[in-house]
Amino acid sequence: MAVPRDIARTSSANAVSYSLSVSPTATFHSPPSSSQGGFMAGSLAQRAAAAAKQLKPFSTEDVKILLLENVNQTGRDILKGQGYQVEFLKSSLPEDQLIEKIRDVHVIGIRSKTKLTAKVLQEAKNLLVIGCFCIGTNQVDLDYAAKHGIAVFNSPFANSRSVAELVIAEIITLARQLGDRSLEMHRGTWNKVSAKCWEIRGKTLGIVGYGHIGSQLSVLAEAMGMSVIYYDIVTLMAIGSARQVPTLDALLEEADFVSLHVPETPETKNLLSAKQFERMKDGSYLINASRGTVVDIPALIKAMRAGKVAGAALDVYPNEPAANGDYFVNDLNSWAEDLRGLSNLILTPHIGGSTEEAQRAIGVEVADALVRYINQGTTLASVNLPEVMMRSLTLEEPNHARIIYIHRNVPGVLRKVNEILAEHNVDKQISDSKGDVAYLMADISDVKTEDIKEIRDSLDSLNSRILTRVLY
Ligand SMILES: NC(=O)c1ccc[n+]([C@@H]2O[C@H](COP(=O)([O-])OP(=O)(O)OC[C@H]3O[C@@H](n4cnc5c(N)ncnc54)[C@H](O)[C@@H]3O)[C@@H](O)[C@H]2O)c1
Ligand SMILES: O=C(O)CC[C@@H](O)C(=O)O
Repeated sequence: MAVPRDIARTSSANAVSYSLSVSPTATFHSPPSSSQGGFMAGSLAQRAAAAAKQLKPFSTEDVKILLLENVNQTGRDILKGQGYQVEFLKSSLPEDQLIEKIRDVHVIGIRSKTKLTAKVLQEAKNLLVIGCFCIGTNQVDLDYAAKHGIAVFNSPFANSRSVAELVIAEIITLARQLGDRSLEMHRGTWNKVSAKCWEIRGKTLGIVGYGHIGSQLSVLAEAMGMSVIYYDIVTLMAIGSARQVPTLDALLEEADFVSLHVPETPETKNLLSAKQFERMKDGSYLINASRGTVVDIPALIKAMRAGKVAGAALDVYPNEPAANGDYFVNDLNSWAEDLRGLSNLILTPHIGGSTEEAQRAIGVEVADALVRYINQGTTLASVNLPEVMMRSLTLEEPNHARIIYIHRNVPGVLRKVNEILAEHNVDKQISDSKGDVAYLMADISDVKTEDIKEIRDSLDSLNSRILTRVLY
């Protein structure tokens, strides 16, 4: 049989491998045994994989991973331990450079600054999977990614506590004007005042968005003697003595401190603007550690100048610098100088989740998810693909292959796929859909090496196909 130009067949002790010059979405094979011991100690993937047969895309060292935005060492170690090629950069990249780099890679790891738009992703012909080493996934066009068979993973709550703790610190800092007093002392001025400085005990905290972070904050705030109210588009069980209020206006009218913990969506853009500042109590405080688009900042500047808002803490901005050392000036956000001139305003460089604990945990969680997806095809905890999980193939199952068929969710696909697989023994099969995209996984036995290319080609020829992978 003629060997296709891009697939040179080689053999190894436990499997036949292909040296591919194409994407790992092509054919996959078992790794050399030396690459199986390199996981970081304690990583979930390592423990789960102990007795499992590792299914890998061609030679593991051919898997190219680009990590941007200073992804934590824990994540880098796990990925390097797999034998993958890992390129690591501390900053994000401007769009043109990102497009150049993304063309070549199978995996990209980012945090909140890298914008993976449809324009960028359409250049990413080899891209299998995106790891967001953070909570937010608003920086990725999730729909485009799903429709092109690119899985996206994040870390949904590993930094939630860090954000909640920062907000508690900010509530006290604002109530006591600590930022201003500290700045004055740094400049050599003694200014001992108690006017308009408050205890937080007995004050009301209004939390907008009562999810992972909002609910953690609720617990901490009550422990400090605050009353907690919250507004969320979903009816949610109150923790402790907190109380859900029916509207945002109701929250704004009652809260002494307002803290925002909603995702970036079209509905949350300028959620707090001039009208909402009007609703707030005179002399109340605002904290935004969610996303920069959630607050209309020129309107906040006006409200603070008018004394309506007595203080604010901002951790996030509509446009954020790409790297440490870059300037936060009007070129980036037209109102930056006005903002910087305000009193009792805490400005932090998007550090809500930036603690050693959070970043280490995120590194492990996301890197583990990437390894499982690359090596086993499981989509558990993916934010954009249906969640499909099958137990790993074991070393006792040598002539097995795992078929992954990502396809458009249209009638008749399963029948056609099963016609193709019918010649083999389908040991397990699972399929699920999410919107327009469906994910099918099947483990088949008694597979000969020469069958694999045929199966893959047949699946590729179906109209419904988005992406086919064969792991063995
Ligand atoms: N500053 C940081 O470093 C940092 C760190 C982590 C997360 N974040 C941001 O915080 C956001 C919240 O994180 P989370 O983990 O708590 O998210 P989450 O998904 O657990 O909770 C978000 C809550 O907001 C609610 N919500 C959505 N739209 C709403 C609306 N229009 N009005 C009211 N409620 C609405 C949801 O129902 C949900 O309960 C993230 O999306 C991310 O953007 C920032
Ligand atoms: O670390 C980051 O860049 C993002 C932190 C935070 O906004 C998140 O979404 O988890």
